[in-house]
Amino acid sequence: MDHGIHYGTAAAGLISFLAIYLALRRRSTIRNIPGPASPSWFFGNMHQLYSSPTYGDYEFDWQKIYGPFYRIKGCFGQDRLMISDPVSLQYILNSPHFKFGPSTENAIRLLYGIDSVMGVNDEDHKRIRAALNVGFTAAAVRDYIPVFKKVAQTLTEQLEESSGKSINICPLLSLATLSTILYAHSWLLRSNQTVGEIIGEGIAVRLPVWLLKAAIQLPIATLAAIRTAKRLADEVGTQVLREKRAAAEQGIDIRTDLYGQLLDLHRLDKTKNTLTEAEIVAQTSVMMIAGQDTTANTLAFGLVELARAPEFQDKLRAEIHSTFRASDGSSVSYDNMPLLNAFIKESLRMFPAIPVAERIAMEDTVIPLTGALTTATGEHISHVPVPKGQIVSLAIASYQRLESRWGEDAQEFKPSRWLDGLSFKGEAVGPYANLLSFLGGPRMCLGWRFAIMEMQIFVCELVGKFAFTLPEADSTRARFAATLLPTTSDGQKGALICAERVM
Ligand code: HEM
Repeated sequence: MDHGIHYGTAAAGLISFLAIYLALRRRSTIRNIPGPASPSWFFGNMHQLYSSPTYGDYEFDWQKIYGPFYRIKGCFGQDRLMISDPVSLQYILNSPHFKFGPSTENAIRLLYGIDSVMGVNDEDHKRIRAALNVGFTAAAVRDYIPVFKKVAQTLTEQLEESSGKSINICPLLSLATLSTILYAHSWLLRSNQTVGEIIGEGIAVRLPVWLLKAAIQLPIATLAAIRTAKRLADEVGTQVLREKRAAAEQGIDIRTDLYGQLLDLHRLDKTKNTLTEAEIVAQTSVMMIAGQDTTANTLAFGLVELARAPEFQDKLRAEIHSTFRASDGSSVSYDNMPLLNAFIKESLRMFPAIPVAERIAMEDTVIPLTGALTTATGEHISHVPVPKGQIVSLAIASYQRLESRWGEDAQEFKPSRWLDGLSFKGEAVGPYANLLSFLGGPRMCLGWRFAIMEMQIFVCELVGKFAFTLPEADSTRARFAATLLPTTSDGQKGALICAERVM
């Protein structure tokens, strides 16, 4: 008898047994993490999460009950983890074991394309991101100041036309955040997550890529709007590049903006890690869409809050006037305006444009926690083993309302929290003010400095010149529709506000 074969079989059996045991253990740990009851096997808790009348109606209560790490149900009985624990979030954002989840991948594929910086992975991502970064360094962003100021002044002229009347500030801000053409199409996008889309997300996890690609061609209104937005962005990118190429051939310096710089680098040395012309065009939709409504909506929410807090608004206006008087025509140091920056940070904290982001574990892994949690079986754990394929939701909005981090008044819009020096507690996350609105890690928002500078200049222009009040029905609510949208009482995208010229 060959004992070698026996030992070999036994060892293989033992290894398989161990592998199955560990996989089951990982799954049962997830199942035993406490979380809210699921109202339906079909939708799980997804309706409550994505379609509540005001974003967070359920989520913020769940966080109070179950803490910063709990389990919810996705469609068809799937287990998902909702995570607002800063240590866990840091781990996931910086770990190579997590990638975009399936519904995020689909949205990126539809809206931005697989060749965009958001669509690519690993080395391609590093290369494209490094190339694009030229346009987003602190120095590069300072060069945009004249553009931001010019657009802000146009915004003033438009607001003046309806001085004293109740207006919807969203379209003006969206136009001002630089893309007139795309706005006209992107407002057609969802003003709320529909039942079909929620089921779609559940199904998408199980569909092959070729079928999803074919789905882009379906004649559905939302998809048609997305296709148009994407096509327009591609046309804009192609046109800009064509003009730059022609200018370069005539010996004109084209390095005055991001496209010119990227093209110039490619022309100088095609062998280096530069972007090809096709790759440059492929970035247009991300640049135009990712940076437009995110910034515009943060500002719209902020201005509504300012209208709700007249005293703070007066103080902010006084700071703007005195800073500009003191600057006497020389450049203003926006970062040295405490009330302005407290207001922007608080707007970003309370209204993160992407309130929840999805990731999927590519390998079995273990997520660390700040403290410990108690499972349904009474076990105390400080690390959560998760199996490959586990979907996790990065609960950005919940993180930004954690009482342990922001204080007992975390649910209130209160810019003064940034002035008393108490708001920074624990390990830093994100690139700005310990916030996760721009996320963190290798895929954090590329345009965060651009967005901050743009908001600083717009707020100085608008609040310096107008007093904002609320119309009789103060109806603005935050709802979820891929991003956090301000909506009016009838559920349409918009924020109603009155602006009266003060100087
Ligand atoms: C308040 C304004 C903004 C917010 C809150 C915001 C938020 C975000 C978030 C959360 C992500 C990561 C998404 C994910 O990984 O799931 C992201 C990515 C990105 N953002 Fe922003 N964004 C803003 C403005 C901008 C602007 C103005 C631009 C450019 C002009 C921009 C360009 C990008 C790009 C290119 C990425 C993809 C980065 C990558 O995948 O490496 N964003 N943004």
